[in-house]
Amino acid sequence: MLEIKNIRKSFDGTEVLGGVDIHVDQGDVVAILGPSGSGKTTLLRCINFLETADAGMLVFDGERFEFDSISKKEIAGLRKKTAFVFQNYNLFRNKTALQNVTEGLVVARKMPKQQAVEIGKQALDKVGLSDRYDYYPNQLSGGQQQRVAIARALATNPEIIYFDEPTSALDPELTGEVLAVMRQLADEGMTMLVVTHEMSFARTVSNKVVFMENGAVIESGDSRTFFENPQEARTKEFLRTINESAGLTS
Ligand SMILES: Nc1ncnc2c1ncn2[C@@H]1O[C@H](COP(=O)(O)OP(=O)(O)OP(=O)(O)O)[C@@H](O)[C@H]1O
Repeated sequence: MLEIKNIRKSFDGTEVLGGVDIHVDQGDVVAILGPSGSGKTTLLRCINFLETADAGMLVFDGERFEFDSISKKEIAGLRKKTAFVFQNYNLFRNKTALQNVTEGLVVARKMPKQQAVEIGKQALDKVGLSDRYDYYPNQLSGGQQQRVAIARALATNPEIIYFDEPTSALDPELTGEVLAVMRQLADEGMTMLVVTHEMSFARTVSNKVVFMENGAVIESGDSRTFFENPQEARTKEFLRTINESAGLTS
């Protein structure tokens, strides 16, 4: 459903993405892994046009778009089919959980308010916040705020949700509560592209992994193969370091 071909991006003459390919089928949960600074966030931001990639192509449901010549109208069309969940939730501080979820439906999608409220409540119920409709972000834990952000994404009925390190601002307990929601979405067949440092998520929820370093894909494919039988020396080293820091090996 989503293919990224040969995406390139430089900042001030320094190449950050050097020709990355990604393939996502419907129902896939793709984890993008890699050391800090490898270009993961930039990749996601370029795919969602929050940054302008210098070159490459995006194919969405068979429709092809060149990154360097896509129109604003085409971007708006693609954004209707996709949703983005940020590391720091990006909620409106002066709006309740329900208002945060319904705002985009009413303003951007021109949905009647009553319908938006109904859909918003359903989305909040789905992420376990049926008792928090009227709470403001500062009355919610970080994990609850991120679940509001996920509800906001779900309410737009996207074909795919992009997540940029959705749990990296959270302590382990709250991380677990957000990952449980994401696991449930995966079980229901939601297509997700997730930049993460959470190896447990990549190992147990994602079915595909893309491992990046220095703006290039080092290894990608089936997540079980990646973790149990990595092909590249660099991947083996990365996994060894991760396992050692988690205290899993001596
Ligand atoms: N707006 C920007 N201007 C200049 N350089 C940038 C910009 N955004 C990112 N970079 C640089 O691009 C490189 C890749 O950054 P990016 O955030 O994509 O990596 P990452 O893999 O997501 O890292 P992390 O895991 O630490 O979030 C880094 O060297 C970063 O400093």
